[in-house]
Amino acid sequence: MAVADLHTKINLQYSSRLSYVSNRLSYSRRFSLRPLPQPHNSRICCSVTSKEVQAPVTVNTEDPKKKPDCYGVFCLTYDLMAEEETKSWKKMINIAVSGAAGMISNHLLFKLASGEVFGPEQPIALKLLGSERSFQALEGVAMELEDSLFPLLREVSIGIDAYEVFQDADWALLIGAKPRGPGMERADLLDINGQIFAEQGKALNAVASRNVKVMVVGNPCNTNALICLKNAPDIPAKNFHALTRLDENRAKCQLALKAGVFYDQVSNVTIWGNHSTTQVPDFLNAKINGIPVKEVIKDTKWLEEEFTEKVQKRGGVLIKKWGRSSAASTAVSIVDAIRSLVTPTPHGDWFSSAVYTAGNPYGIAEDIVFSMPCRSKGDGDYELVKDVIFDDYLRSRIKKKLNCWLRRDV
Ligand SMILES: NC(=O)C1=CN([C@@H]2O[C@H](COP(=O)(O)OP(=O)(O)OC[C@H]3O[C@@H](n4cnc5c(N)ncnc54)[C@H](OP(=O)(O)O)[C@@H]3O)[C@@H](O)[C@H]2O)C=CC1
Ligand SMILES: O=C([O-])CC(=O)C(=O)O
Repeated sequence: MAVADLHTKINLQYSSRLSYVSNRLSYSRRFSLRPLPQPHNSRICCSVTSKEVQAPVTVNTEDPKKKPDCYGVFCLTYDLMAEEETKSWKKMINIAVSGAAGMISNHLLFKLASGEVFGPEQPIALKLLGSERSFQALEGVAMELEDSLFPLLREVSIGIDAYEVFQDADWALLIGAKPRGPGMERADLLDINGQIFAEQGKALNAVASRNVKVMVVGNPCNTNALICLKNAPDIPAKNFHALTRLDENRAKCQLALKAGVFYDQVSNVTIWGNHSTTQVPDFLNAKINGIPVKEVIKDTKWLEEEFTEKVQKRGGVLIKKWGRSSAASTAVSIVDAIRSLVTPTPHGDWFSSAVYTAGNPYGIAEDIVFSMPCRSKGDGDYELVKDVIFDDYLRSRIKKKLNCWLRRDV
């Protein structure tokens, strides 16, 4: 095919692609086309304003150092002000995701892009962090995001340098880390994974938004979150979370099963401590249909032994069955965890997140990352819940299992 024909073909592909996207968003625009440069063993990246289509430029994909900071169709830029249907949209937010080519991300990214996490009026930019080994896979992820035609997904960029990918991040979802296999404890991963979070903490400190919210998922996530925040002294320690929402969801499921109710009837479930087998799922404060769990489930032995152990060991049991660690339900719980921070907490309820303990009202040791009950006004921030009760059992479990030094009796 002659070069000129090839250029025309590429141009048409992009034109039709644009009009398809335009139809979905009711754009009405005219584009003037410029001649295209020589294609050369490359993928195409182009830039569009409301007035013109800039010549798609060729990007050599063979040299990993010459990576573009946007991917494919996401290199197109739009004049949002000109778009009728986007007038109610909020300012775009940047969401950085590490381990973006991994199992959890493969579920999560599509939920983020669909609008189910940040809402239908929140355009987003996804900034995907991978490594040399995963770069091809990362391109595959970006291609699938392109092909999904999500209206709210305005930009996708991929990269292997945290200092580039975390630039101006409003959210950093730190998933990239080795998962455990059968027979391992999460703590066994610390030697391999800890260093990742030291480096990423430094990168966030250098280039992310000063109010970036950080969700650490890679295990052992409490310790990794602490490592990360210690390496990011210019970002408020309060902004760092380690994911224990999956444990809360698992606890709700088990309580609902035992009580014979649908799980949306279960509320006020706290996971205390670490995302590990030492965690304490709190059935004392939990409620079913607004009634304390202990009044609904009278089988105290089940609550103290079977329920507690089931929640603590659920991840390991799943690995034995699946041969790999939970990914889909983890992605769902990341969605839940973020939504709990960006929407007001229902009156009287709370959610669990492992956060920095400085100034906690429970007497938990300071200067660790520990899962506790939180409430949010929906502004991305949270406060610790004060109206929780402790009995001897709960107090002793927190003391014994977590081996954490309480300043005073809780
Ligand atoms: N907190 C929680 O509730 C949960 C946490 N997890 C944890 O989340 C993390 C990610 O899990 P998942 O997405 O299933 O894992 P995957 O193996 O599917 O993906 C992990 C990604 O991490 C990156 N990575 C960095 N260092 C390593 C390494 N040494 N070995 C392997 N991969 C590495 C890789 O990406 P790249 O090459 O791009 O760097 C890889 O794509 C794990 O640590 C897992 O234990 C899982 C479930 C629940
Ligand atoms: O068990 C694992 O290693 C993965 C994980 O954290 C979980 O499923 O809770």
